[in-house]
Amino acid sequence: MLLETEGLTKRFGGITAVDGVDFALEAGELCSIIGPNGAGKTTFFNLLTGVLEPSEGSIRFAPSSGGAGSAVDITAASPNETALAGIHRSYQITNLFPTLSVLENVRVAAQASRGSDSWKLWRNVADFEDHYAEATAILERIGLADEAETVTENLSHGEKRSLEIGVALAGDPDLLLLDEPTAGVSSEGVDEVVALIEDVAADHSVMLIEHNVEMVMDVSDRIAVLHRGEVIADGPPEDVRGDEAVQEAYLGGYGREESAGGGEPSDGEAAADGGRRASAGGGPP
Ligand SMILES: Nc1ncnc2c1ncn2[C@@H]1O[C@H](COP(=O)(O)OP(=O)(O)OP(=O)(O)O)[C@@H](O)[C@H]1O
Repeated sequence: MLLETEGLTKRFGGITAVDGVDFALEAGELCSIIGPNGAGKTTFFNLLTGVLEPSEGSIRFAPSSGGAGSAVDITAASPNETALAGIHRSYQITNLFPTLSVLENVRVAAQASRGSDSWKLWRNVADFEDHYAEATAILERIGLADEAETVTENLSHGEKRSLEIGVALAGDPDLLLLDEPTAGVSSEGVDEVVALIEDVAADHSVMLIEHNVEMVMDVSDRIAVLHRGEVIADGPPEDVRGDEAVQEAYLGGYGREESAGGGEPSDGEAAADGGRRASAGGGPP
């Protein structure tokens, strides 16, 4: 098991955003986390990456680099510690240095992922060249090699989302958490981001928060559905699609065409393109 949570809970005053979540991820899986607005998805990622400390429960992580039986308790780890342990994340809101070049954004991330030693003023030139080489290879992989010297703020929105994935790839993480990587991306751009996610998932374990249900059903090995902080379903896409509780809480008819004799979801239900539901979770988009 790469990652395991037990009874993971986060309360904000009277709100229980994540409520007793038992979750496990096998190495190599692509598991999507879906659920209505305000279901607790981002809070769950914030707990896994040390941005928030749990109110209750535990998180264990067993990176492949650590060898057999080397699971570590990261329940109280800081964001820096979880990153050094091998959990990297791309953010829902763009988290890039806008005035740096595309290459510099990845190079800085490659350097940071080596830990504090690599920031020493007397770091050697070979290390520096390694970071450039790694950043250049990542730009090739994410399809931005031709934009290496472009100032990041001049990229298209879709290219920025790809670059965020590139930044998260620096330092070769064991687990990649992607928070709505297609949010705000044009329909042509979405295909490129999806292709990139599939490529990255071929040699990384990935957790994906995504509102685009059709895309989630396509790319995921497994889907966990959060509703009011609780996991109400967890399994292969075809099982989750047919799950009654999930249909009620979130999908609102998506994937029921066969049994219901066809037709699109009605108004107020999740659209087949994964349109956000304003009504289900109560939270703002
Ligand atoms: N820092 C915070 N302080 C207080 N309440 C918070 C905080 N962060 C999240 N919440 C609340 O916790 C609940 C879960 O929010 P969260 O952002 O995790 O949901 P989400 O599933 O990611 O939603 P969305 O799909 O809209 O991004 C919501 O009720 C939200 O208002």
